[in-house]
Amino acid sequence: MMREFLKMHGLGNDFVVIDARREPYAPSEAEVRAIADRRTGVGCDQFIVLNPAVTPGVSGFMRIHNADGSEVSACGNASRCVGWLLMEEAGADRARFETNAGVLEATRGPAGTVTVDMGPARLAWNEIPLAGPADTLRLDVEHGGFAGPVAVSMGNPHAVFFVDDAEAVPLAEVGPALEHHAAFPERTNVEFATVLSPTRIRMRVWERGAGITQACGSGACATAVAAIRRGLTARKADVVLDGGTLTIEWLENGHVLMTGPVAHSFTGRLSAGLGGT
Ligand SMILES: N[C@@H](CCC[C@H](N)C(=O)O)C(=O)O
Repeated sequence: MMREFLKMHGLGNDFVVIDARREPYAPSEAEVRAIADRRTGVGCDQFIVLNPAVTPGVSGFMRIHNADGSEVSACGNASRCVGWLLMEEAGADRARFETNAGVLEATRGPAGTVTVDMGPARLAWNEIPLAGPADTLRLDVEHGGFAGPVAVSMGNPHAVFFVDDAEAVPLAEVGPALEHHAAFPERTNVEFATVLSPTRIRMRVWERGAGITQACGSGACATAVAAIRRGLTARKADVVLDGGTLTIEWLENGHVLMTGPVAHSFTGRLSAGLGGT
């Protein structure tokens, strides 16, 4: 197999992106793991395949695979990257594309940034999903001294812990157990957040299927929504991640807007062994 790919990233959360709109490509879990491997493959947090659109009026169907091979329904940083690619391709300031979670719309933001309407935040226990009925504003989940996260779905599950000092959280120690906690039948992404002001949040992430990443767009959306639900911030706030800052706004109609940068690092080819050249 020889396929051209783009290496892109949003705030250091990096992707291998394949355009499969003309030539189909459905990777197996093992192929994704081989491509994502940073020692022997190209290396990435998520592997993105842009397929032909299913819904009329949209430009493509984005399928998202975590580094561990699992397929998921949302990725905020990759949505900005794919939105930017589609806008560039069409010479337009707006692009619509779909994911397993629904149709998303990207627009050009200030200073080369991209804004994506990530759709509605989902807050009901069965939309996260959780193992059973629960108050998503304060879950009965505890591990390693951290307790009571807010659960939010942005098309993918998030558990947001508010802490005094996000920098001090031993992410690599507590992340795996929380990702696999029995409360989350589909596992979860885990965020630790410190509210710095009503318009600024510091957040670090342990991503389901990828571990610690520099940034998680859907996690930033979930964190802002969780902070607003707890009455901690305004409806628009900057979320400061290890890789940089995203601006998140939770609209009155329930949709979440995410604005941030996009970067294109290089183009390569996947060789038969799925390493890059
Ligand atoms: N990095 C992403 C999220 C990717 C998917 C996530 N790990 C999951 O399993 O749901 C983002 O920017 O949102």
